[in-house]
Amino acid sequence: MATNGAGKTHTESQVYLSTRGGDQGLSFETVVLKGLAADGGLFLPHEIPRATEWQSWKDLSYPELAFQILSLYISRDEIPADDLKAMIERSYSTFRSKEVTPLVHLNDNLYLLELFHGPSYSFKDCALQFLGNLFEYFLARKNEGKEGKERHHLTVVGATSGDTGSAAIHGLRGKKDVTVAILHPKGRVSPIQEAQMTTCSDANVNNLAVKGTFDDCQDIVKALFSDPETNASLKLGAVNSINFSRILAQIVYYFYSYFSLARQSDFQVGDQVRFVVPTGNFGDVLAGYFAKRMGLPVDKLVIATNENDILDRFWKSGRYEKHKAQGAEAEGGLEVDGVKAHEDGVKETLSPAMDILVSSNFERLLWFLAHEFAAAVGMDEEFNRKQAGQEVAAWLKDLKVKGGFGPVYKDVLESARKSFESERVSDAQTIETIGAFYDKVGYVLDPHTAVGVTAALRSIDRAGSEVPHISLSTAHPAKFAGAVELALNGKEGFDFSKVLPQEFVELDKKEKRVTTVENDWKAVRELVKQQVERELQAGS
Ligand SMILES: Cc1ncc(COP(=O)(O)O)c(C=O)c1O
Ligand SMILES: N[C@@H](CCOP(=O)(O)O)C(=O)O
Repeated sequence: MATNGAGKTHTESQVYLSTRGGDQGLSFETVVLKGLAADGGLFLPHEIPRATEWQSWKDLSYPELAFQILSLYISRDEIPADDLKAMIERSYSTFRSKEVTPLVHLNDNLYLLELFHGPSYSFKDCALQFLGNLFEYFLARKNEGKEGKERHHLTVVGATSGDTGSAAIHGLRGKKDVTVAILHPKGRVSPIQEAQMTTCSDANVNNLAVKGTFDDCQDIVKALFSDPETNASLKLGAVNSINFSRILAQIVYYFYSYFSLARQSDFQVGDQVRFVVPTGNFGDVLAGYFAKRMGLPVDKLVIATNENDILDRFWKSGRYEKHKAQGAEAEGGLEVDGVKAHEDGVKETLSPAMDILVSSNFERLLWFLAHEFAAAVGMDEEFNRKQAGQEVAAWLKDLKVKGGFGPVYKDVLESARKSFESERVSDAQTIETIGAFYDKVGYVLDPHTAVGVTAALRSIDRAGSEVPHISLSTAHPAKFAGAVELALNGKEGFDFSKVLPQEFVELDKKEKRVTTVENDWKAVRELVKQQVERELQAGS
């Protein structure tokens, strides 16, 4: 235990640094409220804690397990134990399953971790219910005894390819001292996702449809955070997985599903398992990397991308490039493998929430890889952190200026391959897998989950069927009617209305509130400013 500048006691895993070297020693509260570091980097704990007692967590309930894990990253001095427990209880009480994230046996040694039992029917609820409560907790503490303009009013801006948006809205609707602005790419989210977001009638929630891609929305959010004036005047908060608390809350279900497997099969605690993760912004699989580094026996984390395969190409080549090498792909609106390729390079696929060209959390993994590379030289920790920050900043600069970087050093790539494997899954294969599992076991997979399951089958072929595979099911199939119906219409006994939750019936008939905006961060800033002013006036 040490004491930081604010006199709080903490371990090294309870204080935070920026991946680009600009900050260190920050508290958890600062990191949650700031979202993104001032140097443009992402926050990480100084070190990943080793969970020496992890095996004793086997029979804990989901909230009890969450409390154990989160406590390793949050100093009791910042959030007292009883407050943290209460916040966790509240966050998971909104889930439809008592288990929160149940594990389902698909066949042989393949299991599906259902992460969609929260209010918005995607895995994002597992972290965003908690983040909504965290924001509320920190704001209530900051604003105690304050009135009017004295109060800290948080402006949450988020970019979504469909799921983060509705989960954030469910986590923050109606919360005091919070304005929410969610940016989605116009016309590139599923009709249900769009309706889930835009039919929210709470006054503090606003939807902006950006004429661009998800990456454009994410760039706008990062531009707002990087602008000191906007950041200071609007007091921005992040709901995307750039916010470290998102990654933190997602670590829990890796441990929980591991223990579920031990409870419901002859799998022994201590045995190795593989996790397969449908991947876009790299937040979910990064949480798995944290779990592995904390001590969970994870043989490999398998990254499953759709045809937007920048990550898969990195694991194959060591290059991280927005565009494929010359000749590898026809760009500019032509068709490749039957899929439209836009001039911006993002393909519209049947798993639209993963139509992402630049995975923002990959930066966090790069920091660990660069840190490990520096540490091999045998200098002190200050040197290692400085080297890692400089290396990450240089790679990210090349990504911005040249559209890519690499190949990275051989040792860096080897170290990435030690923990991860990767697979690219086409739309045709996605549809085939949805159809095959319906035929075999009568289970309806959503297309993102089907990307993961396809990758899992390939991984089982490589690793052997004795290693259990837990494939993450990231969304409820009803959110993606187009792909599911394409795969299953005409199959005996299939009726889409049977998988449709009551909340989604006639959702599209409700009144919608959405503003279309150009792909221009200054235009977005003006809209958000007007919205905050309106709300502050209404509240005063
Ligand atoms: C349904 C679904 N699956 C998978 C992903 C990919 O998760 P991540 O961005 O954490 O890699 C997303 C969103 O990103 C999603 O919405
Ligand atoms: N698929 C996501 C994209 C945003 O990812 P995040 O995890 O960084 O919030 C979405 O559905 O919005």
